[in-house]
Amino acid sequence: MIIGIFGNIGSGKSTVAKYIANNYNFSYLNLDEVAKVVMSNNIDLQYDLFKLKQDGIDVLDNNNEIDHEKMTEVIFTSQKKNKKVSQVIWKYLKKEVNQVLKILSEANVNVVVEGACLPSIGIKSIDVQLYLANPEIDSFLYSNKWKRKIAKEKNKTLKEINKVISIQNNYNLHQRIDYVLENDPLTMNVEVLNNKVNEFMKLIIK
Ligand SMILES: CC(C)(COP(=O)(O)OP(=O)(O)OC[C@H]1O[C@@H](n2cnc3c(N)ncnc32)[C@H](O)[C@@H]1O)[C@@H](O)C(=O)NCCC(=O)NCCS
Ligand SMILES: Nc1ncnc2c1ncn2[C@@H]1O[C@H](COP(=O)(O)OP(=O)(O)OP(=O)(O)O)[C@@H](O)[C@H]1O
Repeated sequence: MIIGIFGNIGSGKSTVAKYIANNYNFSYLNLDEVAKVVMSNNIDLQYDLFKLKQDGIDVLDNNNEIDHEKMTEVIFTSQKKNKKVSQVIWKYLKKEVNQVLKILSEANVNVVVEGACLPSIGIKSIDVQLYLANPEIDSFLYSNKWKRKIAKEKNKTLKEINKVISIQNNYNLHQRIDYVLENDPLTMNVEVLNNKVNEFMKLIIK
């Protein structure tokens, strides 16, 4: 079985996915981590990113390697530029994830895969897609208390966090959701969250 978890930055995806991996014998796959590997050694991806310079999007350094600072600036500030760069990266990310999932499923290994943009990457083999809803993060009506904590943890500004949330909200509109797990960190501690995960797992594992 493959469980996919998506939700905005800092919504609690890793917390939930690691709990499932550790308590239900699932392998854990984090799209941010896979993306790092894909971006670190792929000449075709580098060339595709180089071509984006024609559109005024520059994420490469003088050696045409990915420049983390430039990438952060593009991903966290502009919806339009984010989309162009993401589409290029996600093509390669999808290929890699599909390969890994194929090998694991052939070996009968259960997998929990998580990523903020998981549904947009288009991985068809996911059996159950869970949306992690975190009102402190998803909605702009709430206080900035939690977002400030996440910003600090990730060494980002509150402005960058807000921008990436609005970009991710756009990506995640109208995506397939099989189950919504609400995680409000100001009213629920991790133990309460884990109990909700147990309820979800009871439903999907027969
Ligand atoms: C923008 C980068 C340099 C920021 O790195 P950094 O270590 O500072 O932050 P981190 O990777 O933890 O990302 C922070 C949050 O932004 C999200 N995020 C990352 N890339 C994107 C993207 N293209 N679009 C929307 N959200 C994104 C992450 O999923 C996470 O929720 C890095 O995330 C990156 O290279 N992203 C491009 C690859 C990608 O699309 N990965 C996401 C797979 S879901
Ligand atoms: N219910 C909760 N109670 C207390 N802390 C929580 C709760 N849920 C998540 N957290 C904390 O919030 C932070 C963000 O959670 P986590 O890293 O799981 O989010 P994420 O969705 O994986 O983030 P990213 O998109 O950046 O990968 C972590 O410090 C985590 O321990």
